[in-house]
Amino acid sequence: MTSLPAIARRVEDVTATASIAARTLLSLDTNPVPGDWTHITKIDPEDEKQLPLLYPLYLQHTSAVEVGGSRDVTDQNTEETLDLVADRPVPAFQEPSGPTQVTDETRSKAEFLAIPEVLNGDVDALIGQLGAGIEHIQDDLAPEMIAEKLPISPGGAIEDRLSQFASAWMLREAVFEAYIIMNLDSAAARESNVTEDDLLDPGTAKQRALAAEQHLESELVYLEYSGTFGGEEAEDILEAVSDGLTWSRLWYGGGLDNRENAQRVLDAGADAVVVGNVFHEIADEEVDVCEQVVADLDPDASRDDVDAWIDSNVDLDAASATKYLSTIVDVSNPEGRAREYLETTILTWLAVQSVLEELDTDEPSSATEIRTAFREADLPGTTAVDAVLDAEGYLLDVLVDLAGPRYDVETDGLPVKHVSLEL
Ligand SMILES: CC(C)=CCC/C(C)=C/CC/C(C)=C/CC/C(C)=C/COP(=O)(O)OP(=O)(O)O
Ligand SMILES: O=P(O)(O)OC[C@@H](O)CO
Repeated sequence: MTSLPAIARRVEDVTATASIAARTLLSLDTNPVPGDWTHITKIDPEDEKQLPLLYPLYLQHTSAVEVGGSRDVTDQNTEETLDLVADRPVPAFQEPSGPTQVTDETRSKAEFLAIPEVLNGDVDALIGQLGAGIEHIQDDLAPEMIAEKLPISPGGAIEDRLSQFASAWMLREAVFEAYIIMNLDSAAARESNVTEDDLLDPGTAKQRALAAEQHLESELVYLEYSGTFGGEEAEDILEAVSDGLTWSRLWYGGGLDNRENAQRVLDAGADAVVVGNVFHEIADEEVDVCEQVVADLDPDASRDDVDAWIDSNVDLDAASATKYLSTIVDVSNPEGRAREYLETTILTWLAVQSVLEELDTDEPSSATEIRTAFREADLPGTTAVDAVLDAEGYLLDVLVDLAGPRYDVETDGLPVKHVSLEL
C-alpha cells in the first residue's frame, strides 16, 4: 500500500513540475510582483526622512511604494509610515532591513513583504538575517497570530506545529528581493559588508541572477547603486542580467533624478526604476518654500499671485518635485505638474495660516471644532487630495492631527510627524 509520505511526495512533485513548466515551457507570468510596475517610490520610515504635505498628489503617478531603509528603522516607524501611505493612492509593500521590523501590524498594512537577500555581500546578508527573521516569525509572530485566531491556546506540540505552518505560509507569501549592491559608499553596502572584491562584472552578475531566479526563486533581482547613478556600468549589468532572466522582475535603484537616466536604465532592461532620496527632498524643499511664502504673501493671495511668486523665487527646473516626476517616464510634463502641485501646496498653506489665526482666538476644545474650521476654509489641497484618493477629507484628518497639539486637543493620532510641515 502506498504510504502517506509517498503520496505527499508525489503531490509535491506534480505541483513543482506544473510550476516549472508554467514558468519555462509555457512562459506564463506567475510572478506575484506585477510586471506593469515601472516606477517604485522608496519611502524611508526613519524620522529624518519626511513626506510632502500633499504626498498623494505625487504618489498617484508611481506604480507602488516600498517602505524600508537601512538606518534607524524600527517596527514602530515602519507601522506609522505604512499607516500614512498604504493604498494612498497606490499599494505599499514592506522591505525590512531587520527581523523585528516585521509585525502583525506591518503585515496587515503592507501589500506584501519583500525580503532582501544580498547576492554579493556576506553570509549574514544572504542567509543569516533571513534565519533570524524566520525564527522571529516562528517564535513571536505566529504564536501571536494563533492566540488571536483561536479561542483557547492549544499549547505544546500542536502549537509548535501550527507556528511552523504559519511561518512557512508567511514565507511563501513573501517576495524575495535578490540584491546586487554596487555602490560601496552606501549604507546598504556597509550593512551587507560588500567590499571592493565583491563588486560584480556583468557576466558574474548574470550568473548570480540566474541562481537567484532558478534556485532561490527570487521574484525580484534588484541592482542597487543607492545614492549614486550607476551610468554605463549599470547599463552593462542590466543588459547582461535581463538577458538571463525570464521570470524574475529586474529593478534598478540609485541616484535617479532625471528622465534621461530613468529611461536609460529602462532601455537597458530594467522592468522598473526605484526612486528614494529625491522624493524625500520634495518635503525638505517644501518647508523652506512655505516658510518664505508666508512671510512674502497675504493669506488670501490668488493663484496668479502664487504663480508670479513661484516665477521669482523657485527654480522649477531644479526643484526636487520636477526631478522626482521626471523619473516617471509616463508623466508627460514633469515641470508643469511640479508647478501645479507646488501652487496647490502654497495656496493650501496660506489658507491654513488664516484658519490658525481664527482658531487661536476661538481656542477650540475638540478635534471636531478644528476639523470644522479647516473644512469651512475650502482648502484647495483638500479637493485635490480627495480627487486622487477617491475619498473624503483625508487632508482634513492630517491637518487636524497637525494642529491638535497646538490647542492641547486629542486627535485620532495619524502619525503626522512624518509629514514635513508643522503647525
Ligand atoms: C523574514 C523576516 C521577518 C525578516 C527578514 C529580515 C532580513 C532578511 C533582512 C535583510 C537585511 C539585509 C540583508 C539588509 C541589507 C540590504 C538592504 C535592505 C539594502 C537596502 O537598503 P536601503 O535603505 O535602500 O539602502 P540605503 O540606506 O543605502 O539607501
Ligand atoms: O535613494 P536613491 O538614490 O534614489 O536610491 C533608491 C534606492 O535604490 C535605495 O535603495
